[in-house]
Amino acid sequence: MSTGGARPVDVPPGYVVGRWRVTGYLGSGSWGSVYSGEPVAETELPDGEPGQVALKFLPPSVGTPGRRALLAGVVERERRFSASADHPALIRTIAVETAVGGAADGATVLVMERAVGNVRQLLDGRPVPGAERMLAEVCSALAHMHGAGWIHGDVKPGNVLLLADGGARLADFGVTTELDGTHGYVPRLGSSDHLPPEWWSEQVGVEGVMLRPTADVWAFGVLAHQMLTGGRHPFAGATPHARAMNAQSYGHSGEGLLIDEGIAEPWRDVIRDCLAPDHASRAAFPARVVADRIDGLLADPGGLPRVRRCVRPVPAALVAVVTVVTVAAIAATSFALWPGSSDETPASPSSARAGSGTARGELRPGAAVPAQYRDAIRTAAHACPAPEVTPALIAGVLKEESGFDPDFADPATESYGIAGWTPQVFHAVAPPSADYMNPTDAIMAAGDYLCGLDEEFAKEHLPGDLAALTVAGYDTSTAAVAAARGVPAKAAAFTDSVLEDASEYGV
Ligand SMILES: Nc1ncnc2c1ncn2[C@@H]1O[C@H](COP(=O)(O)OP(=O)(O)OP(=O)(O)O)[C@@H](O)[C@H]1O
Repeated sequence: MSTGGARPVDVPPGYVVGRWRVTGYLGSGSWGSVYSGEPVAETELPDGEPGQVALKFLPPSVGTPGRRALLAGVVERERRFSASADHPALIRTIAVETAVGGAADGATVLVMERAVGNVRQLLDGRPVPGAERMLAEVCSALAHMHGAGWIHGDVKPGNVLLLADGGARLADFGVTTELDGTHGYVPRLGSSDHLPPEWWSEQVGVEGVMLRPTADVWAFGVLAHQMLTGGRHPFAGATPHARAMNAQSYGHSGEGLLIDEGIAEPWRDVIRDCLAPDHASRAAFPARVVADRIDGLLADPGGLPRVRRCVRPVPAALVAVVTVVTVAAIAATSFALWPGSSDETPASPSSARAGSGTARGELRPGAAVPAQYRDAIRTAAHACPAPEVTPALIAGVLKEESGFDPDFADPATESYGIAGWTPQVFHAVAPPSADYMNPTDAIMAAGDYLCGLDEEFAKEHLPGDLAALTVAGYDTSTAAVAAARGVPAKAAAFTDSVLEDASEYGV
């Protein structure tokens, strides 16, 4: 995602790396920054090499030992797979260089063909024009990767790049791994919105979590649903975390998959098969089979899917709320679940998410947090992988919202219950059966909402303390924090009080 905040690698226009010169900034992801570039001397352009390139700078290993090891792994995988990627729908890497001098000294630089954007930028509520053809290209690239013994590991809209000629290219090989038999291992990285249900319960070993090609097929199914609906995810939930929980429950029960009725039937079938609830049933639909099916759909004019407009309406009263929530929801955020030990936890909260069960911010036994709410507070915090969303932080929010009063009601500000929920917002983010006056429901939804905000702000690399931004987002909105590029003035007092309470409540 293009971010306006701190860049993992900051280089000025004119910076030269290898045979290329930086001309502008394109955007940053979790690990690196991407710049536009051009050859220093055009006359030296070898045959078939583009004059306009993208330069992806991956920083030299910095930070804590845990973060250094993760980053080194990402860089190594990007380098290794980029060099061997060879398929028309895989982004072409022309060279891999090492930057010398300036702030980028030592960075690995992937010199790639330049795209004009990515699919995530096209998800505006309407089916992406040309989605079927792009999906055919992406699926064919995946089938090629699997055939060559690789798993992509991070298929999502932001990683489908768009070329000027309209072609789609699968990119970003930071989580790509080699198959060893039927599976490979990767660190716990990836977009929670695109991880299959079984991923969450896979054993984690020293090499990371087990990944199989069926995980890419699942992610492709989610991607197809998003592209054919303009962003809609096939599981309910206002945050990536909530949707991941619903996908996991679908993995157990086979229920909860919401394929949009606006998608034409043949594509609904393809998506349903890609989203088979477990690895074993999904294995019947390898990427090659799915790709051939899609080619068949595109080739047979009679069977050509007609993608209709999405039919599910958004209630007018929720439009404002949903707009805010959707910012956090559809920006397919990557996050990593880190092993719990504190020295493994990366230094920068904006680029690292901590494992659930983290000990920081637990409630002090003597803290003034009512005993009857402590379990719910802990459960809500531990369900969130973000290190900032601790039991103490949630308790601070409850204290400032209602003074821990489950019957709190302020019609003037439309705040109700222990977490001060505005009913419209609550119903947009919580499961249908949940009740904002029920303390457990209200606390769980508050934890989930904070979690989604934290994930979104981390992804945006907004400057400032992530916990403060998250609390400010809770008090105002994602849009208000993004517009202020920090804590908005109107949320400052609330934010300060919550953080003060949290430091008093937490160990
Ligand atoms: N070859 C390219 N040409 C043009 N833009 C590119 C190219 N590669 C990446 N970008 C853009 O640069 C930005 C950062 O990309 P990057 O792959 O580093 O992160 P991301 O995929 O957005 O996020 P994350 O790494 O967290 O998944 C994105 O906006 C992406 O579309």
